[in-house]
Amino acid sequence: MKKPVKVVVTGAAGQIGYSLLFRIGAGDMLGMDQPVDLCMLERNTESSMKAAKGVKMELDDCAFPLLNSITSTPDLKKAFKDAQIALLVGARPRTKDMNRSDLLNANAQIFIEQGRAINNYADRNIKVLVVGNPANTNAYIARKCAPDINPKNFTAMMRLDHNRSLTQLAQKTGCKVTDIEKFCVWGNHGNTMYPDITNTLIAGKKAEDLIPTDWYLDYFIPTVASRGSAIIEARGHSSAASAANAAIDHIHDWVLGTGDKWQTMAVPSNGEYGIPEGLCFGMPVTCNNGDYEVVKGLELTDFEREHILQNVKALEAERAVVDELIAKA
Ligand SMILES: NC(=O)C1=CN([C@@H]2O[C@H](COP(=O)(O)OP(=O)(O)OC[C@H]3O[C@@H](n4cnc5c(N)ncnc54)[C@H](O)[C@@H]3O)[C@@H](O)[C@H]2O)C=CC1
Ligand SMILES: O=C([O-])CC(=O)C(=O)O
Repeated sequence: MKKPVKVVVTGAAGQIGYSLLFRIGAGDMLGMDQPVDLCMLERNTESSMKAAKGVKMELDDCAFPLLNSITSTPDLKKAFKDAQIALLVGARPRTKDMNRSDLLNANAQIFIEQGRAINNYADRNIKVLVVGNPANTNAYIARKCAPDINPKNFTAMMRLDHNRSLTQLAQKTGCKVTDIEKFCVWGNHGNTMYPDITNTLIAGKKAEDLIPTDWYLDYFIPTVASRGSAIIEARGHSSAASAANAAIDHIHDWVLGTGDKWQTMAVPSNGEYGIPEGLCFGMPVTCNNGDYEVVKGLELTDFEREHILQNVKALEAERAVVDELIAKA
């Protein structure tokens, strides 16, 4: 039997947490041979602690063979001590008529504190996935506040945008989601995100030859980019089960690998494709041996460049706001 891996989930009693924790317990994230020490971090309020207690009781009641231990705490040190994987979900969600970037001021402090706790207490090789919005900039904050950890280890979730796109493309072409290769969503998990089919193959054929340009431009790109709002409108709450599923996919692939198959992860830029260094940016990656690598050597079209630039601008604007907040904190 493998040694247990310590996984921290913040916002454990929230909507996403309620889907996520049970999938982790069932072995969907790290595999059926990987025991987990699960730590749930919640706010130190009576109602959050009570809700977390209830979720923990339910986890106990599942008798998941892979759950070696379950702890619930509001204490950052206890939660992040020796943590090997952190899913930073706990943050305020937006409501109707808000953009994700409107959450910056409300949520930045959470990621400043958690970044510092990761720096002080976590395993030096911790893998961090930020889900709480605005996810890319929150990942930037956490990374900046954890200078002793490899910056590469701070990622943000754009897998939900990737998965949403796969289904749209599959439904349009009558293919299966598994027929789609070399697709990615560039940029920010926000209004400007750019789902890109330039290199995409669907059942071995060029996607651009199968998909009408007007559908791609006028329906596909805006539908993917505004799917979060459409879910809020329909459900009255932001996506939860599909977000949890995407988080499971993101960590699963990062840890267990994708071979040469592309996935989308938002990762700190090293200047790839002209993206300013340090921005946490959705890019095509492959994962092998517990590490991810940005796909290299793509010749960008003018259309791709233009859309990547829009995302750079959006993320630079957010970065300017949070650099001030970090400096003051
Ligand atoms: N990146 C993505 O693709 C997606 C991101 N999201 C974002 O995920 C976040 C969570 O969404 P939900 O679970 O639906 O929200 P929720 O409101 O149901 O749950 C959030 C939980 O976080 C907890 N929390 C707040 N501050 C905390 C702190 N400092 N430490 C620990 N826990 C804390 C709250 O007590 C609450 O239980 C939101 O910011 C939402 O916008 C949601 C869907 C997709
Ligand atoms: O739209 C939201 O606020 C929640 C989210 O990030 C998504 O569903 O993509």
